Amino acid sequence: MSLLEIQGLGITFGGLRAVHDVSFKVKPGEIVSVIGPNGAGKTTLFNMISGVYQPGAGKVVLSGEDVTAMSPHLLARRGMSRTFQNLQIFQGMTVLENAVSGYHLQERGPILADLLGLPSSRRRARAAEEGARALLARVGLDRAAEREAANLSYGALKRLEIARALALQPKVLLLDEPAAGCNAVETEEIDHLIAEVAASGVAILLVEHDMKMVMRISNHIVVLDHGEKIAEGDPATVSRDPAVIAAYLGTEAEHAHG
Ligand SMILES: Nc1ncnc2c1ncn2[C@@H]1O[C@H](COP(=O)(O)OP(=O)(O)OP(=O)(O)O)[C@@H](O)[C@H]1O
Repeated sequence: MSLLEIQGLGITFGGLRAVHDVSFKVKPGEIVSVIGPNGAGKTTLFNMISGVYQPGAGKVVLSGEDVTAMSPHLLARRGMSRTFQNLQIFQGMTVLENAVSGYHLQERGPILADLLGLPSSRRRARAAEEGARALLARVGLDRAAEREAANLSYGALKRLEIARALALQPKVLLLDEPAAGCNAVETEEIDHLIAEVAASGVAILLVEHDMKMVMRISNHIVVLDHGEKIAEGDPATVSRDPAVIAAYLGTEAEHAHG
């Protein structure tokens, strides 16, 4: 059974068809990657799926429910969480405080009990801290819990961002370029983390420019070009597909002439 179903999604900006009629499915425990040359529509597609943009056409179905254009915090309650290309980490806070903040993403603002410092709010805070420490261990940052986030390496910050998204206990995790800016060792650590999260049954949807990483970890790849799906399949099939090769060579040729 598919957990996430993308059905004919499309959006137009001005006269430009940024994404047109894109469909695919993601099952629990599966890693699906969306690839394509610059400007292909990957980020726009992600923003429609995660409720940042309202699609002009099509549907997003999560666990059988139509969640199209639902706000990110309602999607989070239904089990979809995401990371962003630009890190959303609070640099002035500790690693632990950042992980704890993931537990509050679903809440709409300070709850009265928190403002009054009631026992229920203290219990919630304790549970969030325990959960956050367990998550930090899962992403290999338990020993850095008390450090300021600003002092972490880039790869560690990326893992912290994934920990924050995992605090919502998602059924579907959307990762926007999780390895961008990382060196080979950091990328490998993120590889392992993504594989471990998928193995726990979470459906993973990934946008990533690092082709080697995509080929290594994906079960299924969706290829976009000029906003349209031009191919999909397992890594071996997609990398041999003439339309995919032409799309990538086409952009190289544009760069060479541009
Ligand atoms: N908010 C917007 N307003 C107008 N045009 C947009 C907007 N967002 C994206 N576009 C256009 O839509 C097209 C798809 O862009 P998008 O950023 O989704 O591509 P991408 O595949 O993520 O590219 P990259 O690999 O460079 O991140 C591009 O032509 C882009 O200029």
